[in-house]
Amino acid sequence: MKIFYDENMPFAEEFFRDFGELVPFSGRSLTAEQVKDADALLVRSITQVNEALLAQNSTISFVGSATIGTDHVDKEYLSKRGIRFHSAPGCNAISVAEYVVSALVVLAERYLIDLSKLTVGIVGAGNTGTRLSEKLDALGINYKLCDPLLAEKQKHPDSNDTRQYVALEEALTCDVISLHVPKTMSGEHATYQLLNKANLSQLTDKQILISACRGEVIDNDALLALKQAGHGVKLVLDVWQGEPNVLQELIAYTEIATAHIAGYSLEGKARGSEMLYQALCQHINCTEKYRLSDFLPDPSISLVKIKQKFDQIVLNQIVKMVYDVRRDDAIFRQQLAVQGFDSIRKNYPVRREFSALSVAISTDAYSDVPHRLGFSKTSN
Ligand SMILES: NC(=O)C1=CN([C@@H]2O[C@H](COP(=O)(O)OP(=O)(O)OC[C@H]3O[C@@H](n4cnc5c(N)ncnc54)[C@H](O)[C@@H]3O)[C@@H](O)[C@H]2O)C=CC1
Ligand SMILES: O=C(O)C(=O)[C@H](O)COP(=O)(O)O
Repeated sequence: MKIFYDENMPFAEEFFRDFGELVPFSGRSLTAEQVKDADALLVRSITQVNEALLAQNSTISFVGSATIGTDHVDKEYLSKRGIRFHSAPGCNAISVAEYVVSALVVLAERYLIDLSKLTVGIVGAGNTGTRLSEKLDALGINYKLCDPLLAEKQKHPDSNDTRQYVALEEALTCDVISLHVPKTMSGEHATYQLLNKANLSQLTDKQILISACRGEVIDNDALLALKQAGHGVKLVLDVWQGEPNVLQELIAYTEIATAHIAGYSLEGKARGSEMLYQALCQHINCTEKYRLSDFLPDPSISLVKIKQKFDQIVLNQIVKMVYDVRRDDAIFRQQLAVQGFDSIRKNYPVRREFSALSVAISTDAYSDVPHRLGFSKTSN
């Protein structure tokens, strides 16, 4: 079997080595000519998978995307051709939720915000929105969920979803707004420019707007015009309209700006590889031999002990010990013009999830917050 895989898929060689010939490719420049004899194609989000890419290929039976988002894949075309498609739902949802937590911790320190007094509007309550809500629960931070599609499904008599949903307008009044919707171009709840001149101009400088879903969900030109006119919403932007071509003037108006790396924990990216491995095993009816834990390296710091009462200062310390989003912000600001958007992403330094760090807590200062937030427990 000839498998083409994106060179940015961690552990692809390890997972797929028993399947036959493995051919790595660069995601943005893959051509129809290159993949004309592929049996399986494993991509990430920067490869457009469509008729133009696959029309010359008569051998392909499987396409996988090691990502949550699938807006780069023409699923209708694959289905018409009888090509099986798998993505990796939820693979890096924890990573994105931890990006948001790190951003909140950083901004809380910068503006002396008491996190427990905030309400977060989570727009899109799927895998990522839910992981974020669990972390906010752990931190005692209030939130409101906005997801009209889930709200509609909830009306079905078989639904066991008991969550409460609010309208977008209400979510947009929260202290923090965090966007976790897919990019959709049509339908009643299309997310293309869900945040536009009209609703962006209602936001105030007391609010924080976080976008780590898809750039096209916010009208970047409208946002820039508002910022230039002195509108103050605080911005945390991981994704940009028209990537890899970023509206560079907008960067100066952000609190935190990064190169679409919210989902780039090693675990998150590698879980995508593992999920495609499992799907391909099922597709060709073979037994799985490998698990992600076979390949993940030890983290650089594996254990900390908390000896004082757990509070926002200690939270700040342990979150930043694993992931300080200011590092990625600095790389983005300094390197975008030097190496470019794709290269920053390709050379992303290893980042681990909270679970890679075991947190011991002395008995007299015991708190369950770190473990509920995702840090591992230790028997020490
Ligand atoms: N920045 C990054 O590195 C990453 C970005 N993403 C993006 O985040 C998106 C969301 O990820 P997941 O939560 O895991 O996907 P998901 O598919 O589990 O959940 C998305 C939710 O959004 C809801 N939704 C759709 N249209 C909506 C609307 N108009 N208003 C409110 N809710 C709406 C859906 O009903 C669904 O519940 C992905 O589609 C992907 O584009 C995902 C991973 C990493
Ligand atoms: O999973 C998704 O959806 C994402 O947005 C990924 O983090 C995108 O990463 P690449 O596929 O562009 O490496």
